[in-house]
Amino acid sequence: MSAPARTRNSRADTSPGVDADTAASPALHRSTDSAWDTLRRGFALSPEFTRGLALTAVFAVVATVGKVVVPLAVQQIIDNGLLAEGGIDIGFVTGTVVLCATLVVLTAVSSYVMNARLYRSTEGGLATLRRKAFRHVHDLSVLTQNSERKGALVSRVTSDVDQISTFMQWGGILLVVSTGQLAIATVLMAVYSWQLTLLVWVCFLPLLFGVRWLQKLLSRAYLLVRERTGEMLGVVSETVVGAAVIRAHGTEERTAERVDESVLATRTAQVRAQRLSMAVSPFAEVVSAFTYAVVVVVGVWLGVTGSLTAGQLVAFLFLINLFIAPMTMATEIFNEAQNAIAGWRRVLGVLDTVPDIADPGSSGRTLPRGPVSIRFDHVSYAYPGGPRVLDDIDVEIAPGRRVAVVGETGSGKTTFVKLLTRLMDPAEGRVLLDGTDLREVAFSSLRSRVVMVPQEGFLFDSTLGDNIRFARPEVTDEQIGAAIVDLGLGDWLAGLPHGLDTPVGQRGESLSAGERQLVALVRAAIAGPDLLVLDEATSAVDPATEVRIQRALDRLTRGRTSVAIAHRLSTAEAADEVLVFDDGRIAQRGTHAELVGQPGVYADLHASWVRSSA
Ligand SMILES: Nc1ncnc2c1ncn2[C@@H]1O[C@H](COP(=O)(O)OP(=O)(O)OP(=O)(O)O)[C@@H](O)[C@H]1O
Repeated sequence: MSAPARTRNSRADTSPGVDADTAASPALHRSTDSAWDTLRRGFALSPEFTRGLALTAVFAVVATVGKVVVPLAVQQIIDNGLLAEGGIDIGFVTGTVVLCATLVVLTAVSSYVMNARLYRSTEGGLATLRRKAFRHVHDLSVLTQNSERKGALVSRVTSDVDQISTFMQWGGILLVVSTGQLAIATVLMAVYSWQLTLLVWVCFLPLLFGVRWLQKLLSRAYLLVRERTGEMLGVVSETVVGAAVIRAHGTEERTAERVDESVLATRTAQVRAQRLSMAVSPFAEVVSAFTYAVVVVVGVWLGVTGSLTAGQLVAFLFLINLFIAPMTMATEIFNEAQNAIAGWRRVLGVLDTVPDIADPGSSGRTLPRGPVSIRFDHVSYAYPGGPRVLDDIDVEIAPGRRVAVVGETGSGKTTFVKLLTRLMDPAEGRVLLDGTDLREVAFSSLRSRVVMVPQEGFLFDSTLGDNIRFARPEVTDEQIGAAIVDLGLGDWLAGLPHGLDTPVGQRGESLSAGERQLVALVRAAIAGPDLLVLDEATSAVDPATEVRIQRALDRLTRGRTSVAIAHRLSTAEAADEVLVFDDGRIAQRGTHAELVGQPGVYADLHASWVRSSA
């Protein structure tokens, strides 16, 4: 039996003080920090990134300096070995080759150590970033979490962090090495010929300005890529989770079109960003070829005038190679850097979002144990951007009372229990438990005393026992068994072939809807709350399970304060008191027997219940 869904024809007015303008927006923060500030904050958040960087830099310098060993050796062998004044000097050539080989090995070892150290610090930093972001997501209110699709939210701490990882492990290393390489190549080239070095820089200046200009475009393009990727993951995960509903309604085609749309939007954003970043590469190649040509012509001319030896010209050409590599790499590095900065911005966006439901923590108050008294002191509420949905609720519930909350769909019942469990704070008024404003109660105390059983309790892909002891992992199988018997569900447990070891499947899909409700009730019993808040399931169950649920509910609520959103007539009948919601207000209050005889919302609801169960 379930409450018929009647359509509301009116809505509490939007009133000053609780309307869209004053209700805080729960959306995730959008970072507008500059690229530099983003990097600086990103590094500060994960100190592992920079830990031990000085020693890594030493290895980087050795690895980089080592790259000029070969050009130097070539120059020395040509000028002082092959073209030595007294003829070829074999001893000098051999000695230089051996020294060169030794230095090359040293360079390779340094390069390995540098890479290993960078990988370690990067992975450490990324792990910290992920941990902080995940924890912060859990601190955010349900409203804030719901402001973005779940998949998109998860992408902020997975794929966005992966982008940072790609840059730190590849682009970051190249950036360190390339900058050093560029500097050393410039110095050495200048030692051989300052005229040629100047020429090389003049040839490459347009490329540098081009890259700088492109960086701004890339920054925007990659932020769009990250956002589109997040949206795509959101749509994909939603359709996977909602696969049964999609199939049941035969909307596979429409759903596939939605997924296609978001995949194509991601592809378009990616292609645009890649096209932009690729534009520089051919330009850089033309600039390189031109530079080689100019250096060869001018170098030969300098050689003819006697200011450059053959060995120096060959070494210079080698060094240009060292110079060009980081220059052409710059575009790819910028590419990765922009992608990483876009990812960092989105992760920082999560961390910068201040939880609107703050835990007073250690300064918070602890509620004493025992049945709880509840008071709603002139409470009003409006969802951000919406009208007032609870209007001046002023109600007191004595300790140990079983209260049923009933009302038409959309009348504010769920909002009422969300405020009671502090999933949200009132826009006006106070919610008090045992006389203490909920905003002053430490989360640890609140969550141990107040347990909410939602309509569809989430089950994890594990065993029945693990799901029941979810909030209290220390609880033994024997204690769970005793709790099940106490709730009058011993026959149900005995009927399960694997008992508490029964696997429940993903989201509990191996169990029936009724069994999932039973698990949620046992889980609540194990948590041992003093205030039990229930959102009764609307799904129809077989008569035997219905009896079990009622029996378990009856025992679970005994000796506790309980507030249940009732969708079944039997729950309202069994309650000590019924609160009848209508259009965001409590329209009636009393026992079932009192209310059913009066004309009003409850009598109408009751008539519907009776009709629908006839
Ligand atoms: N997250 C939300 N954002 C904006 N408006 C919301 C949100 N949740 C609920 N509302 C609106 O608040 C009003 C009260 O909703 P609420 O869920 O409290 O009603 P209800 O009585 O529990 O309904 P039902 O029996 O259908 O669950 C409705 O108009 C609903 O559309």
